Amino acid sequence: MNDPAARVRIFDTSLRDGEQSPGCSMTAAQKLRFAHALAELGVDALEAGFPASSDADRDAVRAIAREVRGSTVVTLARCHEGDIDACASALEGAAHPRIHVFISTSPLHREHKLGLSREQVLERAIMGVTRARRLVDDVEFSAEDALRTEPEFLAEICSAAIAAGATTLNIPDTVGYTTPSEIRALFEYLRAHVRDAEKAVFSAHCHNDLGLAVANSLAAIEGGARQVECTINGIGERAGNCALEELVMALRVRSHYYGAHTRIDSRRLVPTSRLLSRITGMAVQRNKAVVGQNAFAHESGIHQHGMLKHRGTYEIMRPEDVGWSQSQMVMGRHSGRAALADRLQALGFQLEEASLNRTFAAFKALAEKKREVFDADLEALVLGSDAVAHRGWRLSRLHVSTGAGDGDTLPTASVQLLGADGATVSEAAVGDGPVHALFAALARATGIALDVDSYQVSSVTTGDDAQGQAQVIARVDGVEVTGSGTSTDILEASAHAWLDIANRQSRARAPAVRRQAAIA
Ligand SMILES: CC(=O)SCCNC(=O)CCNC(=O)[C@H](O)C(C)(C)COP(=O)(O)OP(=O)(O)OC[C@H]1O[C@@H](n2cnc3c(N)ncnc32)[C@H](O)[C@@H]1OP(=O)(O)O
Ligand SMILES: CC(C)C(=O)C(=O)O
Ligand SMILES: [Mg+2]
Repeated sequence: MNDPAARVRIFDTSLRDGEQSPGCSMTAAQKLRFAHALAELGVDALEAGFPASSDADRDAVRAIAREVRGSTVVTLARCHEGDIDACASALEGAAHPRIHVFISTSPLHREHKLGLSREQVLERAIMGVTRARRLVDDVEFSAEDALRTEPEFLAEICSAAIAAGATTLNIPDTVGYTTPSEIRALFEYLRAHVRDAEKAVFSAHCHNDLGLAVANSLAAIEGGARQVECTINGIGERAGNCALEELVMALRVRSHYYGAHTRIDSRRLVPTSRLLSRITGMAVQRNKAVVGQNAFAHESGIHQHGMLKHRGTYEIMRPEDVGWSQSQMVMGRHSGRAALADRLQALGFQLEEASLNRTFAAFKALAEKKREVFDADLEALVLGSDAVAHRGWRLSRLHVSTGAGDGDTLPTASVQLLGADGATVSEAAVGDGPVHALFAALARATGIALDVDSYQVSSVTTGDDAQGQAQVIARVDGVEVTGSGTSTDILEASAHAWLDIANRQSRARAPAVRRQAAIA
């Protein structure tokens, strides 16, 4: 690239383009919370909404403009007086306000959507930028559907926008139609043909209809873009926008190639992605780059063996650098001896070769039946079935009742547990929800308080009689421990998962006994 020390500005539009897509709408309070998270992440600009679209969006933008500091707050407007004035009013109180005006420029949109000629579109664009510039100093102009626009008209309208006061020129691939070499060439063309091009920052806004949004945004940077518009988890219209986490990490991992950097605090990527999933209820696919659950997980033996020798063999970035605590070695039917020996050692079992081989054969047989083999399963394999039968507390009875709102039943759980010594203990507790009440009742019954980091339930099979698998991750003496439980009743599965960890915590208090059992 020509500019070796290029800084690329990150413009997040999760709260506008992301939020306007199906399944992603947020309340004003949720938008405010997420805007704070984006500012902490270090985005240069955050597009907070489209104030003219609804009172709720206007109020959300207002709150963000007043409270959030550290990022430019942007709002979107059509080339329409009312929209632009609504932006300026909603942005009052912002430390760095920007109005973003847009109009479609492609022949298809001009003719069929707007019913306007080229000249009329140009006039409206000039009107919009001029009006916005009277209200704020920082104005962005977008040529919607730019990638299907005649390049010379695009250069003409961008030149006019700069003359009218635009400080950023955004070139959106609105329908995710372009390819990397095409968009790179377009940015090079515009930088050469737009009048006073050096007075504005060129920006890319790529959609993912062909799965190319990140690749196209990177190519736009190669062509001279110095702002990229993107969203957390790639949410956005249809197949989404360029995923912020992927773009940022591509620039960082391949910094020598791109010679560009951002000011994003990459360690905040996973927490920000999780916050967005929690707010919108839209889960991230397991194999999603950077923030997906599998992004740093290794199950196959050959990869695990390589990872144990040198993590660079199968990881191009460090999980800690993007906000994961560590890489994950998942024990399953593709795992090999090296990973098994390593995991057992971490659990406190040092096995001789013959014993390891026997355990490995048993592990493979078990892995054929189970999707994932957890620490408790490995312990059971090593300690033998007697130890398994008496491995601590077992659930003998469970009752949970729940309700919501005034006059309804408080979420309440009662449990009866059978201890390793044959004694039973019964306890009950209320909680914020049924699972919270259940975990509180289990804590009372066992006298063990678990510091639960995460809890999830997934379906092992399909259909309404499917088995649910609950997974609880808790911190025990600073170490992450995973417990799992399976049942057709997800609350029962959750109780088993909680007890799985509690029992291991109890057993860990007697390490000498455990090692003896392993050797026998
Ligand atoms: C590519 C993008 O992401 S663009 C942003 C898309 N986001 C949204 O649309 C979310 C917010 N939108 C809304 O809430 C509504 O569409 C509103 C409030 C903005 C407008 O609602 P309505 O007045 O009922 O118009 P409607 O949505 O049916 O049609 C859009 C109108 O805007 C016009 N328009 C579209 N883009 C522009 C533009 N950039 N500049 C000027 N006018 C435009 C259309 O020609 C149409 O005009 P018409 O009503 O005179 O036919
Ligand atoms: C409003 C513009 C920037 C947009 O979202 C698009 O064209 O995709
Ligand atoms: Mg868009």
